[in-house]
Amino acid sequence: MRILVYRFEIKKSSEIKTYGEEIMSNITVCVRFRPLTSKEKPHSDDSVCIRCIDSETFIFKDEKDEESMFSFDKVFYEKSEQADVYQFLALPIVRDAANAINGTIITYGQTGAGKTYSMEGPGILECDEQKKGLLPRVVKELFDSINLSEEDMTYSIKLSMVEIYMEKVRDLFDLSKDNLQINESKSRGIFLPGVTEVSCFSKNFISQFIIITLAFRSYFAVYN
Ligand SMILES: Nc1ncnc2c1ncn2[C@@H]1O[C@H](COP(=O)(O)OP(=O)(O)OP(=O)(O)O)[C@@H](O)[C@H]1O
Repeated sequence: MRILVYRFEIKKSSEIKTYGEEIMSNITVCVRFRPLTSKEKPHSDDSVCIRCIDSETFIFKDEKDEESMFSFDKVFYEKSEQADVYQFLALPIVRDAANAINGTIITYGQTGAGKTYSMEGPGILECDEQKKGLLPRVVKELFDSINLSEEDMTYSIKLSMVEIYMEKVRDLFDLSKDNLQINESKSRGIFLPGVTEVSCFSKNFISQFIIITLAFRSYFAVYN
C-alpha cells in the first residue's frame, strides 16, 4: 500500500502552536462506505453485510451470519456526498489550520476502498463541484479563510508532498530524496528534515502543483 501525504505548513505571524494535550487528544475517526463499482455489481449477490443503525453506528454481518456492532464519530453511508465528508471532517481542521493549529487528515483502507476518491475526487482534474474531493476543498477554504481574516496578519503557506511506500518516505518534489527520516521535536511536532517545501501564494498555484506532482507520481508508479 502506498500512502500519499500532502502537508501544508501554515505560519501565522511567524508563530506555530506547539502540540498541547488538548490538541493531541482531538482525534475524529469516521468510516465511509462506497457504492459498488460497475465492475463489482455483476459479481455481487444480494447479501448486504452492513446494516445502518444510525449516523454513528452500523452492524456488520460476517460470512457465518454473526453480527458485530461498530461505532465511530460518524458513519458515511454509500449515498454520502463529498461535501458531507468535507463539512464534518475537514472543515474544522482547516479553520484551525488558519489559526496555526496543526491538523492531519488520514485515509486508511485496503486497495480500492475509496481513499483517493475521498481525497481527490474521481480525478484530480475533476471540475464537478459536487464530486470534487477533500483536497481541492481544503485548498480553497484555506485561502478563503486567510483572505477573510480581519486581523493584520502575515501568513506563509508551504506545501510538501511525500509518499510512504515499503517503509520509506519519498519526496515527490525531489525523487532523489527517497528515504527521508521522520523526526519529532517539541517546537515543530513531527517533521521531515530536508523535505522540499514549496511556498504557495494562491490556491491555483497549489492546485497546479498538486496536479503536476500526482501526474508525475502515476507515471513513476507505472514505469518504475
Ligand atoms: N464514494 C464513492 N462514490 C463513488 N465511487 C467511488 C467512491 N469511492 C470510491 N469510488 C470508486 O471506487 C474505485 C476505487 O476507489 P479509489 O481508487 O479511490 O480507491 P483507493 O482506496 O484509493 O485504492 P488504492 O489504494 O488501490 O489506490 C474508483 O473507481 C472510485 O472512483
